[in-house]
Amino acid sequence: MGSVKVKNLVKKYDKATALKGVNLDIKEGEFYALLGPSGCGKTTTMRCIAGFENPTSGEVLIGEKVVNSVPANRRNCGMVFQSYALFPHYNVFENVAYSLTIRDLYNGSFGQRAKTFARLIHKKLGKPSKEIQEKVHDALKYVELDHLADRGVNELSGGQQQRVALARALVMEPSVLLMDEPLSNLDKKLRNTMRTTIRKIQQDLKITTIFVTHDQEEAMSMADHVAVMRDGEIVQMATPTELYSNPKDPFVADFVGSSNIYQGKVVDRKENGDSIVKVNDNTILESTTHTDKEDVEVLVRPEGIEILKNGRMEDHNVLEATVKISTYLGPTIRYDIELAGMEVMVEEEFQPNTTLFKEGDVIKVFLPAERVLLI
Ligand SMILES: Nc1ncnc2c1ncn2[C@@H]1O[C@H](COP(=O)(O)OP(=O)(O)OP(=O)(O)O)[C@@H](O)[C@H]1O
Repeated sequence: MGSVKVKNLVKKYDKATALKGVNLDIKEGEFYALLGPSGCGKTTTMRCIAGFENPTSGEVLIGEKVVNSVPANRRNCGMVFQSYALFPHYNVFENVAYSLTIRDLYNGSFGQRAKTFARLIHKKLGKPSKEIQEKVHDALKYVELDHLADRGVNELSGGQQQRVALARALVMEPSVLLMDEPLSNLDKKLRNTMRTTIRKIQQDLKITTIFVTHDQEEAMSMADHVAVMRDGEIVQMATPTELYSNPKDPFVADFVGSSNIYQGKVVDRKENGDSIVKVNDNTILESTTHTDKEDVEVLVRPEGIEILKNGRMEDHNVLEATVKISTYLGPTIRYDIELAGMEVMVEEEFQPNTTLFKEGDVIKVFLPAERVLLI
């Protein structure tokens, strides 16, 4: 019912091609994030699915049905935007009841003159049916705002307003929930709380959800699958863990977390297929990546590098380095080090007994072969 497929979606504007053949296959109940830098086509993809935008070519299917010619109000998609887009003159209850009331009044047919229509809605909102009351209160309970049902929306915090927007989408029992940067206007702490709220509601209701964001942490912490977009195309689509541990190219690697990336050349292969790679023309490393390529990008995540302490030895990939900057980040400590002429980031967990290094200290670092990825 709520599956979403997008087939070879192309959207051309006069001066820009926003989408160059996007494909998505989202099963019912899945939570997908569209992640990518500004202008890569996330919102356009979402708007084509919602029906606010007509694709130049390609198909959108909701629940296995092609909906290209179905108007937005009949696609049964709930939308939540970055700007909450609430009605300032209505209270919380009325905002959430609004769309239900319209549906109840006209059952989707907008034949009335606008003025009469607005008056009718207003009248009906003041006297909601029992069914509407129940539905609105249920939706408000989901977002933990039922106690503020009578409050004006301008008297709410940003996080509460976004919860109203979410309740307003949920109350229509959409088969697909589309969220476009819904947390961008909130401060960091509130964003974290809202991430949990949205994820929990999504799992409770098992509603197919597409979530647009340019924040990798948000995408990775919330979604079952993440589609990374660049320049109107999907570069890689995978689970968050797969994306992080096996990025397809340096763009994805860099976008989904901090990374050390260098040019390398595979100079030998071991019997088991592991690679011996020369990095930056002078450093030899072992990698468990099996590849046919000779020219590669060598990726090592900052937390994949270990600083050897207390006489610990390893038999491969041990290099000497000099600490340039050390930065205390709370749960972790980050070192910017110089290693054989390369600038390298290392991040290690901070514990009360952690040995701290300072600028100028010479350290030995270990890059486990399985953490040296060749892409
Ligand atoms: N109505 C429009 N007319 C012309 N060009 C447009 C229009 N809407 C989007 N574009 C262009 O299409 C491309 C994709 O835009 P889109 O809004 O989908 O990107 P986005 O990834 O959502 O970006 P952001 O994160 O900044 O919102 C951009 O180059 C943009 O300038």
